[in-house]
Amino acid sequence: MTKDKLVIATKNAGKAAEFRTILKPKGIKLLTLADFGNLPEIEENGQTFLENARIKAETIAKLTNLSVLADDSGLMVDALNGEPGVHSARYAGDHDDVANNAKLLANLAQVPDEERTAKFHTTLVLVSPNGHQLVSEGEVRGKILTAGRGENGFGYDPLFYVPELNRTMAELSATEKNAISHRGRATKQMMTKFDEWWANNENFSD
Ligand SMILES: O=P(O)(O)OP(=O)(O)OP(=O)(O)OC[C@H]1O[C@@H](n2cnc3c(O)ncnc32)[C@H](O)[C@@H]1O
Ligand SMILES: [Mg+2]
Repeated sequence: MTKDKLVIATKNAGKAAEFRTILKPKGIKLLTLADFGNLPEIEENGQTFLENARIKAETIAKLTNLSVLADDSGLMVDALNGEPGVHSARYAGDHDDVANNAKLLANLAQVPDEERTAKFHTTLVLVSPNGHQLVSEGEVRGKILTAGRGENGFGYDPLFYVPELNRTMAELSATEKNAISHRGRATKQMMTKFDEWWANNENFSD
């Protein structure tokens, strides 16, 4: 691998922006799928976050011959037995945040405040062109409100209340969200693993 160039295998502009902020101090040149012309649609048909992150990372590594970081993430609501989980992006059918949030609220309509606990989860997979892989995970716990609050972030952020900060994810600045989020935590863990790897190996791709 080139230590200085990394493809983030995402089409989600919100995720891409978060990775750019989190990884900025590393000084790595980041590319996303938007930087490549005609990549095929990737079918995320895994049963787990890990399977889906692997599918995305391996597919893009093969196509680009570059090192690739893929993120598969989602919202797991306790009262819904962990749903929408791996189906978070297309919970209401299409990849539509407004419709997904509306469906979530409808499914929780009868659920009292104290039972509206949930967590965000991220699994990250980093692959080098020759197939070396590192995996990391991150989570953050919170509660699902009965109406959205805040304009920042993306996806389910307006409905996800973080008790410690007394704000929703969408009411946090990018820096505040990254400091406590599933994605921020998973990325920090990944960078630690990567630095250990780098210290013990001449080259990620060797
Ligand atoms: O697969 P890529 O191209 O990376 O983009 P995606 O949006 O499809 O991403 P996922 O397949 O990982 O689906 C995760 C969904 O979970 C939700 N989600 C993940 N992280 C989130 C976050 O930080 N804030 C709010 N919602 C989030 C959101 O609805 C995402 O679309
Ligand atoms: Mg996806």
